Amino acid sequence: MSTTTGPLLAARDLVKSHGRTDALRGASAELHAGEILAVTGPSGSGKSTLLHCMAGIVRPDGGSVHYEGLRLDICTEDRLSELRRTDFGVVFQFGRLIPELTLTDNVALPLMLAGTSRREARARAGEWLGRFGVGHRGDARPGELSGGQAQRGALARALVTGPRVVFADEPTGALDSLAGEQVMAELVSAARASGAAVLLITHDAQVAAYADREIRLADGRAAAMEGAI
Ligand SMILES: Nc1ncnc2c1ncn2[C@@H]1O[C@H](COP(=O)(O)OP(=O)(O)OP(=O)(O)O)[C@@H](O)[C@H]1O
Repeated sequence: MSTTTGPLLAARDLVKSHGRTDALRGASAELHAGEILAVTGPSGSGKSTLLHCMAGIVRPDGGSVHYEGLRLDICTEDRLSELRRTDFGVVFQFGRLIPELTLTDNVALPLMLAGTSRREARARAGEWLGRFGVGHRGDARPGELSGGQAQRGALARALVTGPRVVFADEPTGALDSLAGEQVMAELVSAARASGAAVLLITHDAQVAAYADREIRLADGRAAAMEGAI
């Protein structure tokens, strides 16, 4: 991946405390368009907090987050909500699908929130579920799905809007290693096909190996920058 152009998303010197805990103490990270970046590090090193700040879910106490020309850390809630609908997709460790909705409606929801009709949104949701091999489970509710099926649904929901950045926080953390490898391979191939960049948090070296580049956090700071892996 070329890094001659500027980063798509850049966090600089982030500081964030949760009460008395300093989760980030000057963490920096850059994500380039179309790049898959793994953020690794021990439990409690600040990985999720970094992702939340870079996705505009949490505001840092200090430092900056630039998304193209926009300062995410200081922009309005309305603008952040809009960006999360149009430019960003998010996948968490446990899919966090809405339990009352069918899988198809879960995946259709982000499109409907962006103004697509229900019929069109459900059709596109069905296509994405098919791409992830769970098209036959569209009428099921999340509680009826296996962990791998639910996580594939969460991937479809994150990608259905054509985001430029997918934030994935331990997306395979709740799966066994075989299902985890499959979901990771599917995430990477879907992101490559659509040109989305991925910020991937993991503590698993096998999962990190899917990334183009890795940064390692320790005690809320980038401990080491590694090149292509
Ligand atoms: N909402 C919160 N309230 C209080 N403390 C928090 C909160 N979120 C995170 N922390 C603390 O901040 C530090 C960094 O947490 P964070 O979840 O970012 O680390 P992590 O590297 O993602 O950890 P893990 O790999 O265990 O998920 C930890 O000490 C954690 O206990």
